[in-house]
Amino acid sequence: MARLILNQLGKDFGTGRAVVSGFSLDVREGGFLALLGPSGCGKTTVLRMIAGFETPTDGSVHLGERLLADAAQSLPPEKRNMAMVFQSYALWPHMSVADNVGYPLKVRGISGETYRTKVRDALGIVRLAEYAERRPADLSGGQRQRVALARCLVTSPDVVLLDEPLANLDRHLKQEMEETFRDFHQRSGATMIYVTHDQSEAMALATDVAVMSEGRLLQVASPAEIYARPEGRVVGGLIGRGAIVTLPRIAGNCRAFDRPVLEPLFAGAVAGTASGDRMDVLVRPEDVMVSGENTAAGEGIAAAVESVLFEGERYALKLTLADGQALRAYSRFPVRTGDSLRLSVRAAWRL
Ligand SMILES: Nc1ncnc2c1ncn2[C@@H]1O[C@H](COP(=O)(O)OP(=O)(O)OP(=O)(O)O)[C@@H](O)[C@H]1O
Repeated sequence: MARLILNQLGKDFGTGRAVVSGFSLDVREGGFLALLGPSGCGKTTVLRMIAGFETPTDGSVHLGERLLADAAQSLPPEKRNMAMVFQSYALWPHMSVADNVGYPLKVRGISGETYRTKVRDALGIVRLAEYAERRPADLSGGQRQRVALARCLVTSPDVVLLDEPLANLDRHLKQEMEETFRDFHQRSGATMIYVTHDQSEAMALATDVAVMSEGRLLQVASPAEIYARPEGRVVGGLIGRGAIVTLPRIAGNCRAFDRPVLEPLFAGAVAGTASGDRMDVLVRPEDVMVSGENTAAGEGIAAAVESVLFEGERYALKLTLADGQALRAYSRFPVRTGDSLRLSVRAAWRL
């Protein structure tokens, strides 16, 4: 196994506008990278260039020392020792689970005891050993997805590519499958690249999250890092819940602000007295402290409740400040739409 390196990768389908451009990424060996971005931003195109289904028009793809593709040459998919799992499981309905899993081995001319051992091991990893003789039609959606995983594992690929593999599953099954994927990653040791537009899925699964927009890579970092320190409005808006607020600019390079710094900034913005330069800051709902109507007049920032979503353990609030800007907050106590509140913000991050 080896590191997968994308070097200034670009793709133009001949429309005159590049769908992917200047895309450089280093995926560490055995890592689990989620490629996250809005629909149409080029995620699948990047994955297809890694797999060998598309040839880059710019840049190159390397696996360790090996050049897999550049604009002049491209190794065919079957020579890359990679496996791709699609949203639709693409199982053969007339074959048993074991035959489906063993199919890539047959294609490679592997048979006999080696064949049987590899199929058994792959089914064991996805915990489907007892289902070997069933047909795909007799399995649940999650089990079918696990068959598809076992089939891609059976050839011991260096890299497993997954294109929105959970998009068709319901929420409950999704959670179960997220655990299967984590388990699969640990047991197989393969490098995994997982395309999704669902940020919570990306954060739950991956060791690294790469955010892209309009064909470009914006940031790559661990889930915790990208949540705490997103770069720019697009990443800030895409990762986690939060609100982007425009406040009077503070001089200097500091990007993490605490309550004493934020209080006068919010007061100035809300009172409309602030003028001059502005900055965008991200405020997470867990950093907005809501107090009741009994708070002494003038204390805290005034806000009106725009909407309330009951989430079981808490209420998720959308709030409007006096200047019309929105904030998100959580409350453990019931709050009604239209209520007036006072709040304080204990932390914010400059984008
Ligand atoms: N073969 C092709 N020819 C021309 N344009 C294409 C081709 N394949 C993809 N595109 C365009 O490239 C852009 C990126 O598509 P891609 O499928 O990579 O995005 P995506 O981020 O995976 O989107 P989604 O999440 O909706 O699947 C889209 O505008 C799409 O229309």
